[in-house]
Amino acid sequence: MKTVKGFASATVGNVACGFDVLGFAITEPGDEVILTLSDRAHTDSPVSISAITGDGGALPLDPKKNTSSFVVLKFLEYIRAHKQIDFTGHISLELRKHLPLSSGMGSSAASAAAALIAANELMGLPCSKMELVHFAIEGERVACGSAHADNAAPAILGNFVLIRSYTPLDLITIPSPEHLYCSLVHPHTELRTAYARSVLPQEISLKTATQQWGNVGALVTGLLTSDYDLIGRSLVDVIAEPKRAPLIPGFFEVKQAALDSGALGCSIAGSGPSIFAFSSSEKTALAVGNAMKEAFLHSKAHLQSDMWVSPICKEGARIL
Ligand SMILES: Nc1ncnc2c1ncn2[C@@H]1O[C@H](COP(=O)(O)OP(=O)(O)OP(=O)(O)O)[C@@H](O)[C@H]1O
Ligand SMILES: N[C@@H](CCO)C(=O)O
Repeated sequence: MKTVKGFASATVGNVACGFDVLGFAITEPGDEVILTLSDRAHTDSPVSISAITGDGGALPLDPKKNTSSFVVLKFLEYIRAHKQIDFTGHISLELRKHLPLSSGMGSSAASAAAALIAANELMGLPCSKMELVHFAIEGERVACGSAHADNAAPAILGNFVLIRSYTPLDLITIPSPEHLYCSLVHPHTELRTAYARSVLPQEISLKTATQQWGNVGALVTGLLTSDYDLIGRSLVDVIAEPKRAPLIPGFFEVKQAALDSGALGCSIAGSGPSIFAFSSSEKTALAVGNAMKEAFLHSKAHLQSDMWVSPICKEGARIL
């Protein structure tokens, strides 16, 4: 018997203007997955879930329905077909859930990434992190019906990740400016990614597209040149934010509170309801996060929330 524990942190998809093509990882909180390998198969499936904690009983124990076990099944199929590793034993999986569900914090992707980094270690590192991203993306399809990569890729690789193309998958890792801090505020309410995607337009005007890609290009340039003002000016989303903001009680008050407290910019984290802001120092990011929390509380919905201040995670998923 051999046991390995994997960890992967929360991620923020879209980063305002980069719908489905840009995301980044923060250092905490994150999900933990413990895998135990035994030599002999003892259930129909090569992977079974022994326990899940921290989810209030909400997550499926069926290995094909939970993102953590589903991606390990895909990983095992792949190493059998492409790495000549024929696994005949059994993997027992324990998921320690620390990320809230349907939060916009990449909860489903963190479970998948933590499980994959542990499975790869358990099997003697047959895959690169870049290969693991493919399975993590398939986990997103199980979670919300869409195989978007802007949570799954940074959960595994860390840093900012730009998805230049989905077919074929072409990922570009962008290192973060040294003093960039994220304030992430999670109001105590859920917004399912599948629903938040259903309110988006299927077509946009050329004028809207022009605005959006101008901002994506500028944001990437700002990150690469550590131009904090440019990063702030580029955090503009004219496609998803206008449709999703009404689904988040207090969104406009929270965004205004962040900007008034010195944030470079502020937008919806992934599909929401969490909201993120960037600042150019830890001290400002803390003040910004507290102001956002207060704004949620004093909004019409009086929402309690949790808040994290973090630099960008450089390492991605790791073994604990
Ligand atoms: N290990 C898992 N962790 C979280 N959700 C899971 C997991 N496995 C399956 N799911 C399913 O995925 C859905 C949650 O996915 P959803 O995409 O809405 O949340 P999220 O990952 O927090 O969102 P976002 O991508 O916006 O950050 C739930 O229906 C849940 O049952
Ligand atoms: N890009 C995805 C992220 C989900 O967290 C979306 O906006 O639906």
